[in-house]
Amino acid sequence: MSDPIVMMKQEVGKAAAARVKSDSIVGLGTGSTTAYAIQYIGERLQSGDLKNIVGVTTSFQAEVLARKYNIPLSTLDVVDRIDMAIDGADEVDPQKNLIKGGGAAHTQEKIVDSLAEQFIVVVDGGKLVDKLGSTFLLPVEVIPKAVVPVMRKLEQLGGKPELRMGVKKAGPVVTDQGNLVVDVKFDSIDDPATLEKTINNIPGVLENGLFVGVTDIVLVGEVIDNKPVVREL
Ligand SMILES: O=C(CO)[C@H](O)[C@H](O)COP(=O)(O)O
Repeated sequence: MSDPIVMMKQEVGKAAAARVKSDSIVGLGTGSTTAYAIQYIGERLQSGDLKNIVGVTTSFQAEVLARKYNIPLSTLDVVDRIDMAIDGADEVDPQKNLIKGGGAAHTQEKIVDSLAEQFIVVVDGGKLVDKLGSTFLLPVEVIPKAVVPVMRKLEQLGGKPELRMGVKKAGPVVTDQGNLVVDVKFDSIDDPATLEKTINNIPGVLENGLFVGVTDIVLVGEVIDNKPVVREL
């Protein structure tokens, strides 16, 4: 049997891609789940089921994938709207607020996703939490010269910050904007809207991974009786 997580990601990516309409401008998110949505949008274009789509990407990874699947691309300084954005998340709470940034792409993701007329989040069932911060650290993109003072401020807010290090790289993860990522453990995120603004107010912070009040629809992939199913929140 295939890996259940992969099955869930594929199915939920396909379900989101099925909602894309012809003649629309689509925000293309980042991550392994959205990668399937990008693949299926490309396949629908190829088969003629979908016509006249323009993608606006949220990262280098999304751009590479969109080009691989021959999705025409544009940029935010050219398009006048984003009809729909599809993106993954690291945690989703019952109010559809999110933690994003596991792929260090949350800054561009927040710009594109929050501009979209409809923002669809694609996740596997393991991403649903009662309270944000329960399972995932909060990513904060910081300009390199400000890392130490920003980490001190994050500690004063009750967080435990750590600089994100590369896996196959000796040194820190560098974002598509050339900045660094600080991941912060908060014991409890009781008021995500206030924390989002407070952190973004620290000089040197570019953007944090709290997405509050941005999501319209969450598509959740689950495996029931060895079959992948998708439900909508
Ligand atoms: O926010 C993100 C990247 O910055 C991703 O959307 C998030 O990490 C989910 O990724 P995946 O679908 O691979 O679990």
